[in-house]
Amino acid sequence: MNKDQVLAAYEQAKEVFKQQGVDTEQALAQLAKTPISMHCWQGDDVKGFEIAQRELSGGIQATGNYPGKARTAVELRADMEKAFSLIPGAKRVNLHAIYIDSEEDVDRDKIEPRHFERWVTWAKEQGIGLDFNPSLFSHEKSDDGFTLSHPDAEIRQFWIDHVKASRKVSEYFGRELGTPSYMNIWIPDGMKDQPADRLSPRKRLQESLDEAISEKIDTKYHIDAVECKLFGIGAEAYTVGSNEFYLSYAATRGTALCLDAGHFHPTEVISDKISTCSLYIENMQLHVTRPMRWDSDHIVSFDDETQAIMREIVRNELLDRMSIGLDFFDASVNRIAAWVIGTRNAQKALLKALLEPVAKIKAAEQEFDYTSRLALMEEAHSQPWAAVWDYFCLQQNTPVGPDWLEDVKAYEKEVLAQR
Ligand SMILES: C[C@H](O)[C@H](O)[C@@H](O)C(=O)CO
Ligand SMILES: [Mn+2]
Repeated sequence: MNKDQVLAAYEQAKEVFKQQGVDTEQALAQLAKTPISMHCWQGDDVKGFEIAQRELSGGIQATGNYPGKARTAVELRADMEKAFSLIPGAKRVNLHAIYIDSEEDVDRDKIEPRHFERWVTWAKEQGIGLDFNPSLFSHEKSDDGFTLSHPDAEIRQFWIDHVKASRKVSEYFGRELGTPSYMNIWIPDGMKDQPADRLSPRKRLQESLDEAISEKIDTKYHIDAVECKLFGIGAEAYTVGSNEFYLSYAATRGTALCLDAGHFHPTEVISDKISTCSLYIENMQLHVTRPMRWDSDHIVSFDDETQAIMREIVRNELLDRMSIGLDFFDASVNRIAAWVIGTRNAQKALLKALLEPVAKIKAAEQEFDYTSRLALMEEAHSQPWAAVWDYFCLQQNTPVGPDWLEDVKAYEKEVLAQR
């Protein structure tokens, strides 16, 4: 589509939405200022840049061997910049501790803000915020399948110290970049087969977390989050940090809760959990991802659940309390395309939600007019929201429609193929 076609289609769409009481300009302004936190680990299959390179562990897997993955922080940043140029709107970057950018061979419990200085310099250049994660996997001290809940106090202490050190890095991000860093704690702890004792590891996890987050840090700079999970590879029978565990933990300790769309039973959806959590938890973080039969971390698709998640956030006016992040790692396709597809899909779903005639739909429900409620919800799917999306891409100087693919192919030829 050329520029004139995009503009003409937008003007028509604007009128259509106006007739329903929906202001497209307002929706676009909201979309433009809502950042999506792009996870760095899609760019190198969750490998990281520690000097001591280790295999990915913790029950997560990046399958595929598409050529051109980032081998250094410099390459990863260049790849993300390429992706940014093809994604409209505000972005953030979510880093894991294993993405340390330093010549020093530093173990996890010894990381310091200075080891992440280059990331901060880059984030300032890009005008983006950073989020952070301690990495409690891919390490010999997690090989028993336990970290913060390990029966050995020394191993537990190592991981407690890693979380403490990570909070300092996260606080540093927030101070330097003027926007709080969400620091998400995910641990792989669990058991392959039925445990004899489900309680003790959970008690140890509770104590470890309490110690790890005991130092008060201003939420202007840093927000702790905890991520629950149902199962992982090798932890099929029991996960220490279950949903009930972390929901209760976040509610009683005042941390944020991270909901990952792949971390529940296959028919259970996080879109239905957001409203409940909002009653007990101030801040929430999302890991938008696409589970396929299991926690497979496929690239985010414009599917029913992604749309339902965004509708829940918008209908309940939760955008200000929400950090929308992504979590997938697909090594079978061009990794930059993966970011572009997944992030644009999350944004499309958010825009579509912002263009819903929410007030009318809610009014119908309040009057028990479920016929109108269903009719309005269903008609919203075929309203010309895509014309508004195209206009947004144009407005933000990013490619409209699938035009971004050519850019990715050219980058693949010129840059990725040389790696
Ligand atoms: C690398 C991530 O932190 C990891 O994917 C975690 O968030 C998760 O979802 C594990 O299943
Ligand atoms: Mn996750």
